[in-house]
Amino acid sequence: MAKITLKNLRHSYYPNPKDPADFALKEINLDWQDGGAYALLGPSGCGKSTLLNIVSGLLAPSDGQILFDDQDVTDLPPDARNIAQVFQFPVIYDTMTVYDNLAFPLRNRGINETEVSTRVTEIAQMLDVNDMLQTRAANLSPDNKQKISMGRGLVRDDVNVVMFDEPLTVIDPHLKWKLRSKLKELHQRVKATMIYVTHDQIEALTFADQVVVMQEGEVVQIGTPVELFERPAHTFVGHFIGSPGMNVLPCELRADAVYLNDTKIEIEGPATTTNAQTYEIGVRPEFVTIADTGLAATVHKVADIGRHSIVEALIGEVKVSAMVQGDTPQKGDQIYLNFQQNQTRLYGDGWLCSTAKGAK
Ligand SMILES: Nc1ncnc2c1ncn2[C@@H]1O[C@H](COP(=O)(O)OP(=O)(O)OP(=O)(O)O)[C@@H](O)[C@H]1O
Repeated sequence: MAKITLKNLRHSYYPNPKDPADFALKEINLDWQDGGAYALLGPSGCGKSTLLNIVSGLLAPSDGQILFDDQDVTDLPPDARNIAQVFQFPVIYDTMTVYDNLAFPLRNRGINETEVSTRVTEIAQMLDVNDMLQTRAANLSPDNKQKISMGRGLVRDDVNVVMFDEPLTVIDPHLKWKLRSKLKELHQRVKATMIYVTHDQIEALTFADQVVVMQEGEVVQIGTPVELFERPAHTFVGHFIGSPGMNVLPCELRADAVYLNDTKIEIEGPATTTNAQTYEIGVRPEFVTIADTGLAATVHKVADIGRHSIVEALIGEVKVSAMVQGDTPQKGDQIYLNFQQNQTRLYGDGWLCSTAKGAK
């Protein structure tokens, strides 16, 4: 397995790109450590597949380098990069048995049959497919076909990286959670460098130790699931991760403090406010409470989602969501909202610019 480094990577599908919008990848610099579990998370069109294809060698970047263990592989073709890839749809041979499908990548490398048998049995056990080893792949359900596809990606222990491209797309929703946790368990046992590409925050946060969040061809934050939830570096991350996402509220910066609709808002700590054009407050619905005093608001909508309700209220014209347990107000009620100060942050032009009290 290898450490993977992306250096000043840019890519445009146009022959003569001029402005930043012409680049599908704007400027990517990152390190994926040997043996780490990473997710590449972002909405459709943010550049995930482009990045994956550049790492696997299917696409040559317009600029920059890809290094595996500090060796430049930018000009190497896919088959010289020693990568295993699991795609959205199962890639297996229908006419072969499950055993032969799993054995294929090993036999292809000239591995002897004793070793093949050991590895196939091991992977089959990890994936709970031992009882299907002699079944012809054509007779498997789509879920099991994808499991075998994953097994083919994981069966070799000499690859530099295993890449998953939205691998749970074809899996039935009720089986998804099973395979998600299975993949996490597999990573802990196999200890391979794994990159998991998805637009689904739950898949990314369950699988990865570190999540790379992308937006419009740029990496906006790399962090653990907890870091992304607790300290989004950008309003996009705050809004994209969480259900519902972080409230992003336009505010005004006056000499002494931050104001929302003429009401002073206490934020987590000091802010670096230099030359941003627009400022916003970011606070997650989990940290907005209904109280006896505070920001005056009118209830706009209430959604009961089981253990709690999401109350959407209007402060003037600004919409704020609060996650409420217990008694909930009704549409049209006048209420007061409080923001938990240590979870209320300031963003300038989208980027986090406040720091927690006492933080260096
Ligand atoms: N072959 C291509 N030619 C021109 N533009 C392309 C090509 N492939 C992708 N793009 C553009 O590059 C940008 C990034 O696309 P990419 O497929 O990498 O995003 P993605 O995050 O993987 O999205 P999805 O999840 O929908 O595949 C998009 O604006 C897309 O329209």
